Amino acid sequence: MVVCTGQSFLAPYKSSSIPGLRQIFLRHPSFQATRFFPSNCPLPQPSFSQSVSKQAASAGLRLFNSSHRPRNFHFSKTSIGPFAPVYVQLSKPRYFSQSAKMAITSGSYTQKHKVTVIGSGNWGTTVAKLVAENTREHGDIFEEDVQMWVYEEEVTLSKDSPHYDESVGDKPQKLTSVINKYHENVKYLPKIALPTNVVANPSLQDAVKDSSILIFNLPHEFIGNVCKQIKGHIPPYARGISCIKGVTVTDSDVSLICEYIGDALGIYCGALSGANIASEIANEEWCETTIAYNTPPVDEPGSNGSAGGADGTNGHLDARGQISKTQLTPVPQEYPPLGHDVMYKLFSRPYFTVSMVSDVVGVSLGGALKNIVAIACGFVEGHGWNMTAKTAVMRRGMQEIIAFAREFFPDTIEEKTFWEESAGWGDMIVSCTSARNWRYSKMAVERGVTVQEIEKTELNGQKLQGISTTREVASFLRARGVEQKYPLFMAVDGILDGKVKVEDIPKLFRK
Ligand SMILES: NC(=O)c1ccc[n+]([C@@H]2O[C@H](COP(=O)([O-])OP(=O)(O)OC[C@H]3O[C@@H](n4cnc5c(N)ncnc54)[C@H](O)[C@@H]3O)[C@@H](O)[C@H]2O)c1
Ligand SMILES: O=P(O)(O)OC[C@H](O)CO
Repeated sequence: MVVCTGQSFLAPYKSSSIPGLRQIFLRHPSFQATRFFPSNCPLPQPSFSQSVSKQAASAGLRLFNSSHRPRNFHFSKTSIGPFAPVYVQLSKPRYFSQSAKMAITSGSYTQKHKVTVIGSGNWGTTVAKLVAENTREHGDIFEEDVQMWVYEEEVTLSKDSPHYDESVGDKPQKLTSVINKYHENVKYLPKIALPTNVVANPSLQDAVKDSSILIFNLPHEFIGNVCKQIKGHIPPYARGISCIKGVTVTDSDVSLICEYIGDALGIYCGALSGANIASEIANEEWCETTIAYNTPPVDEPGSNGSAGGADGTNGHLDARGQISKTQLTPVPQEYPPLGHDVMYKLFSRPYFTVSMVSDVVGVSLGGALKNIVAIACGFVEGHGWNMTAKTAVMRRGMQEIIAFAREFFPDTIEEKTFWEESAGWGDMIVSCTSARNWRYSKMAVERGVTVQEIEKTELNGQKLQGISTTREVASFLRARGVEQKYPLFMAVDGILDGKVKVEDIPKLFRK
């Protein structure tokens, strides 16, 4: 019998409502444990561990201390406090069938992961290209063909296009047909040869059918509708990676796009973000990226390097360190285990250096909120100011991103992501010096028109995520009554509205 250990989490503790007592409270899909301690004495962790151990054992779980816990554990930061952490396995031990054990031993699996890229814009097509190169290279793990869902539209090839066909002439053609015939996305990634195993598909439901890996890569405003359409049409064990830079907000809440996807579809979804300009990567110029993926406990490899076939609880932790309401279906044993290793193999290319982390909050917020700062930099430069002013904007912008992460994801934020990862300062720099949000907001100020007008007239269907992200974040901050803490974000919103002038930005920071 092969037993896999599950992931663990750190037991949160909090003040209790009983004066003089502190409460430690352990949540788990299978059981809860609560214990009270006098506030003025250190937590008697061993005795607590023993009592929880018993409860854990009766639920078929194991308890770990910090030095013996399995790797890739989840934990909640608020719970660190002054006490030694207690880790509890988040899933029950898994028992593998005979056929799975044979697959594990021989390292061969009867199923390969099918990959679908949902979206085919500038970045969507670039990512489809690089993962298709990898599915070819790792034929033991992935099916070779990569489905790429295309929001269908018609294109007309001009006479100077190498694909111009006299017999078709000026007649509009379906973008999917053109991509599949010429292996080029003539509208969103022109002049880049796509591998022939990228298959453009106009049917969303057909593109995702039987796919165990879904890569979401489209402007964030379309994700809700896309999720509605594919819900129920994907395998329950599918896993996702969101390459989308944006957030989902209501007046009362902000959520990461990857979590929104996960909750909407009942799957786990990680996030990819970095200093990544699609056209440069499509030309195979070197860059770095960051992938945040918290391998869910139900998929965690056992000591022998396999996964799947879990019975029992299927919980995982959400971006706030709470147990997610989404119950996961394990990736079946017949597939290669889906964790960091497989995700790395899917995305890493000689020209695309991947750093795997577990901080979905830092990676997602860095990618989404830097677009507001990039717009501010475009405004400032369009106004005629140079690098010193832009540096001030970038620094202030990063302060506000970190403040936002601290305020709304206090338990899970890992600030080092902003300093050390491509998804942090790396993305900030590239976005404020050479990406679309910066370039076109600069153009708007120079031409004396709105950025929204420039998006319509100059981008040929591409989208500036910074416009909607600024609107959504500003409205959320206003609804929470905390807008004064985010003067730069709010100034960009004001400028987009025509209520604030670019030259007024410095005043916002005068004490
Ligand atoms: N382009 C880059 O360099 C780059 C780099 C990193 C991250 N990103 C992020 O990637 C995400 C996708 O951006 P992109 O650059 O691939 O897109 P894009 O701006 O180049 O293209 C817009 C896409 O939206 C699609 N679309 C239009 N209307 C739609 C609808 N109603 N429903 C669904 N799709 C619709 C279009 O077909 C097109 O594929 C964004 O969040 C962006 O911030 C972009
Ligand atoms: O071109 P933008 O402004 O959408 O930004 C592209 C990437 O996010 C830069 O990392």
